[in-house]
Amino acid sequence: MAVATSDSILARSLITDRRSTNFGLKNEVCRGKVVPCRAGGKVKGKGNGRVEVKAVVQIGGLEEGKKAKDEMGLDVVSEEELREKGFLGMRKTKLVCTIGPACCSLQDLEKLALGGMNVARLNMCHNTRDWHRDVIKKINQLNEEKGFCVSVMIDTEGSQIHVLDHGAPSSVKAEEGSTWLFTAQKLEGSPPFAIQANYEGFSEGIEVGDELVIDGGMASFQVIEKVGNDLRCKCTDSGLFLPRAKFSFWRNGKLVARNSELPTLSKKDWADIEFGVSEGVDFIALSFVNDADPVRQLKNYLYMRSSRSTRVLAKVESLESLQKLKEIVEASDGIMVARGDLGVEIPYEQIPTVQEEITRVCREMNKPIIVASQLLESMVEYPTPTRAEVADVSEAVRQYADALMLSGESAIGPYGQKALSILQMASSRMELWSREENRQSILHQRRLGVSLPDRIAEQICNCAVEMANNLGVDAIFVYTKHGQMASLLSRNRPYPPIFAFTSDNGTRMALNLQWGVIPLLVELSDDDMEANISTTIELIRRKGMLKPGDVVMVVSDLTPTHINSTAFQSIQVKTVV
Ligand SMILES: Nc1ncnc2c1ncn2[C@@H]1O[C@H](COP(=O)(O)OP(=O)(O)OP(=O)(O)O)[C@@H](O)[C@H]1O
Ligand SMILES: CC(=O)C(=O)O
Ligand SMILES: [K+]
Ligand SMILES: [Mg+2]
Repeated sequence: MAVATSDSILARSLITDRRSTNFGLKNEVCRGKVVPCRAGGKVKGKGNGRVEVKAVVQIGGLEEGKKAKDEMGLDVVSEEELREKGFLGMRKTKLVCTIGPACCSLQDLEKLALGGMNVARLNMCHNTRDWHRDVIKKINQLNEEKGFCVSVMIDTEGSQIHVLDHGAPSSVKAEEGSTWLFTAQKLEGSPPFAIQANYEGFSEGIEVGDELVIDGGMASFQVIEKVGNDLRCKCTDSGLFLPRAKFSFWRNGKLVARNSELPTLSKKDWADIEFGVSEGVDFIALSFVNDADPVRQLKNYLYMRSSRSTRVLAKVESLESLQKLKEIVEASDGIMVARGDLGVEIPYEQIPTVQEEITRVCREMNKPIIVASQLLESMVEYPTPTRAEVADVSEAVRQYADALMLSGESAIGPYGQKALSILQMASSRMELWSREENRQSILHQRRLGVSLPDRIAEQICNCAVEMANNLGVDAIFVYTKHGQMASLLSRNRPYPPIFAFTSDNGTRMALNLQWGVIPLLVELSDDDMEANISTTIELIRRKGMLKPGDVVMVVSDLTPTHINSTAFQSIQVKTVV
């Protein structure tokens, strides 16, 4: 097994416990690569000071015959990573890639899947439904034919005031002192010094003297005259109008909040949602959520449509959403910190602290969190990231975000695969450092559960992770129907990976977004937990990925039909013999 470098706190404590001096790990640092690997010595099994909560079972001897790959339900990328890096070397932070014209061929999608893409994001702001359908088809094909496990997310357009998209890729420059007309009227051709807004009421409530900021600071104007609904503005800070550039209005240094006037779920969004449901997508990310209502509305709708396995993510990208953060987190299945638009609504310098706070709230409330936008922005153009971008990525990993997301870097940039590999390397490196620094121990877990069974499940997971870390087990196995126990384990950010066995494909695809969880689809018995445990351990052992002496912690929340469920929740530590 691999733990941490020999001088790490974990390794030291294991040595002091006389439990496993043979658990030392060497970090092989290649250029841009951390490969945690065994430092030699064999793990002795029973009687080697290992604590066993339950019995040590002998595992082995399952009859051959069926195809192990189908039985094991492990995706090819995790399998390869496990072989190459061992349990502890498996990446915990999940990776989301926005799919666009630069990466939508079957070959490109396969390369992203091989590169560790866990979730493919489709932004419904761009392109046609046919285009999106085609991408979803290709991802399903790769999952089925090549053994990947890539979930699909659609991201709604939502309502926002921006420059009308004429489809022209070029940007327009505004010079300081020049005067511009902002209007919602249709513009014929491209008249100079005129910009068309997408929303008729864009200037409602706006007064002469207000500041109009483009894309959170790309360019700034002052309103000098209001003629009907049109605004005549003087450029006070020169800059560019990119396609779909966003507007925000400021008065006396404060945002003039406008989002509540616009529907979070427009007609087009409902049609896109309908499309997503019929295509069986795993996640729907809602843009410009201002409170919990649209999230609840969509969840009810999915429930009525019997589409319960589709998870609803709320994107935090407005001032209003920050004010209602807790109710939004509570109502949704996960959160995306959409820093692009958030940076239009709040001053830049507040983004880092806001991100850290949202990440903390999400972990406390046990909801997965994606940190999104501009992570490696310079790679839309250049083949290497800036050092500052790498530091930003690492910081999100240090904060224990569940997932990182690529936007234009993969959608339109020529270096999408490279950008993905940089996320991969930077997260592995920071995860290793966090383990060595024992940072997991500083996480404070607020009590979540209200009912006794929920509190028992939560306590079991908290204790299981503490034990797993202290014992230096190789992997945590959990058997789960809806993913609850797996996510409670993930919330504690354990050192070993969490193998979540489920017979529900929706649960499997949803768990793809959760930190440190490797979801596996297998047939599970409702009544015979021992059979589930021995079968799954055997499947992995037979693949050569569990060896004699490896220690697995088994946590279960499957409800057997014949006994009380709480009575059956358990932690067991098993040594493979
Ligand atoms: N499906 C697509 N087709 C064409 N271009 C796309 C597609 N998806 C993304 N892009 C391009 O990639 C860029 C970055 O994508 P992304 O979706 O992250 O940005 P965005 O439009 O600013 O996001 P959002 O609207 O959710 O705030 C977009 O500005 C767009 O140019
Ligand atoms: C991702 C997204 O929507 C944003 O950053 O604004
Ligand atoms: K969007
Ligand atoms: Mg956005």
